[in-house]
Amino acid sequence: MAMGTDPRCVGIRRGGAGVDLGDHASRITTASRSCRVHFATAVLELLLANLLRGARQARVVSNEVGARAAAAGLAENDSNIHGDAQDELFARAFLALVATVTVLYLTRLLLAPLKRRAAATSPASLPCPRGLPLIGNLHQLGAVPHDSLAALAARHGAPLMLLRLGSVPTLVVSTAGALRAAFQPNDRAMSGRPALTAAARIAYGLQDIVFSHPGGAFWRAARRASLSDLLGAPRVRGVREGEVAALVAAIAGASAAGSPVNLSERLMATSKRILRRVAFGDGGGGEGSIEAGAVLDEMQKLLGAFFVADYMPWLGWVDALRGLRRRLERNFHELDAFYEKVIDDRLKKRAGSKGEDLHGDPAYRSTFNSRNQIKGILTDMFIAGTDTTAATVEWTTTELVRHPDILAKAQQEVRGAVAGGGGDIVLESDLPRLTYLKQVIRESMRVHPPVPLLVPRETIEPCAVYGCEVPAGTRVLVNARAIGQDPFAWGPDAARFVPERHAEVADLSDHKPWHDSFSLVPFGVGRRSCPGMHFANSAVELLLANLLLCFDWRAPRGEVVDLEQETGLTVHRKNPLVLVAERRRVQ
Ligand code: HEM
Repeated sequence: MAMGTDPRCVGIRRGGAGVDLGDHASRITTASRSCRVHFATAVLELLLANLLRGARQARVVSNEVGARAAAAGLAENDSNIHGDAQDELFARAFLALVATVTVLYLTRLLLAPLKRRAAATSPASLPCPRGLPLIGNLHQLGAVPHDSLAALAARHGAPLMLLRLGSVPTLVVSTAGALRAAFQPNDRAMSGRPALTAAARIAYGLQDIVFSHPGGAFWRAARRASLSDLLGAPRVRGVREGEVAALVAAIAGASAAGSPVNLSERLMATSKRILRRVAFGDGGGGEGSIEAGAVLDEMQKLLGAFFVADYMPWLGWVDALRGLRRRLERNFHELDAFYEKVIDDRLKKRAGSKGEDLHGDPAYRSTFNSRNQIKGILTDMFIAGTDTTAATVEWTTTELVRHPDILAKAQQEVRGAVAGGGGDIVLESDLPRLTYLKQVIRESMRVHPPVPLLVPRETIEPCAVYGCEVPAGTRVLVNARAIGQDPFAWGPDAARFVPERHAEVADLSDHKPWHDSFSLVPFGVGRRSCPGMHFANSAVELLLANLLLCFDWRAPRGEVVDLEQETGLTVHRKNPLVLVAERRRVQ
């Protein structure tokens, strides 16, 4: 066990039968143990003697009172008899309680050597950094949890460590090697998701893809039908190209007078519009889309909020006191009303015709047998698809502006690739030629994975990692950010932004599944990895290619673009990315 680890932490022992609640007694020496046995026996004897004497005295006193009453000619009264019996009963009950507690205590003391011997013969358990009573290691999550966890893992030399977040045992994976060891043999066991409070409500009681039970027919059908077919549909390409062109026009307008533009805000709006148009059809949600925007924003906030019930279920009532439960209910009902309207509108419009969106296509209607399932999937697209795409472009642009040489090289590639085709816009068909841009994006996702702790997992059955048994129901956090900085996987310059390190990747253009490699996992790992990856990569590449083609970018004079991070499931910049954009003139 590493230095500073907590022997009382919910532990996972090699070859053990599951959760070990730790053992104070194992630290008691033989001498002090035998002292304690004697002491406990003496206390028990004393207590028994006193209680028996007390009961006897009570009986004598009550008999005397009875005798005196009889002598006084009074009839023996009922309440005296009753009180006598009560005393007796109380004494017996108390005796039984003391005897039980003492027997338990003595058994524990006597079993301690056996437990110690068992612990001594089993090799080390997973490192378990010391926590506090009740909250466990929660306080160690800090302001930026993925960075705090990476620091904690480094301090304990623990690529795989076991924390207790509140009362929840949590396995944290922090290097590529540990990820391979944990997931390669246990893909199925590691494929559950915890039923977090906000997700369970907003995703219609887990009737969605992100949080539903893995391996079920619904989960499989939903992944296949909704995300590969729907997001891969031919019209999606037109939606992306149209929205990117609109973004370029908006930035050109806003920066015409030389004023800086808030790129973070604009990227988020574009990303949302793309997803809304794909999910709801061309209107992006119709007339109600502005109000819907606020409802969806609130949903994202609630999903990232800290619900005490997710860590200390017995303290869940605190969430109600904080008003979080009420907010969640209000948001759920607003969201539901919005979905109902959208689905009704779409069904009316499409009656009798074959559509390509989720709720209009008869093929989808036969796969999903309730409206709630369709609403759950729509929610997934907003949870999983909007701010992840925006954050990726935001961080990549941040790094480009901080590295003018890399920016120039990427710009040169993009401008060269479209020179023959009119040169004023990059289309999706141009993307396969942009090899260096793909390297830049990979590097950005290595250093700034938009979902640095992925989406939490939970083991659905017991499994073994490094020979240690991990019980079912253990929460699992994969630190994609720490894995991206792992010097064993990326070399001593892992902290530097060097897109060329991906030049050797055999084929950057076919969206080779990144989750096959355990050292670059921005889209997750194994069977539960992101099904929106192809869709997202196309959107990110198209957005960046057009921003580089159409504008020259720099920080406002005298300002430096920082790397401060905001917290949340998806991690954005803390300060919005505000840049000067100079429109490039096409000759
Ligand atoms: C750059 C953009 C994106 C990133 C970085 C990203 C990242 C992730 C990550 C890390 C996970 C969890 C994987 C795991 O547990 O191993 C995930 C799951 C998921 N993502 Fe994405 N994602 C992105 C875009 C999208 C888009 C555009 C969609 C769909 C519109 C989407 C839909 C999903 C869904 C449905 C899941 C849950 C899969 C499951 O649990 O079976 N994602 N994503």
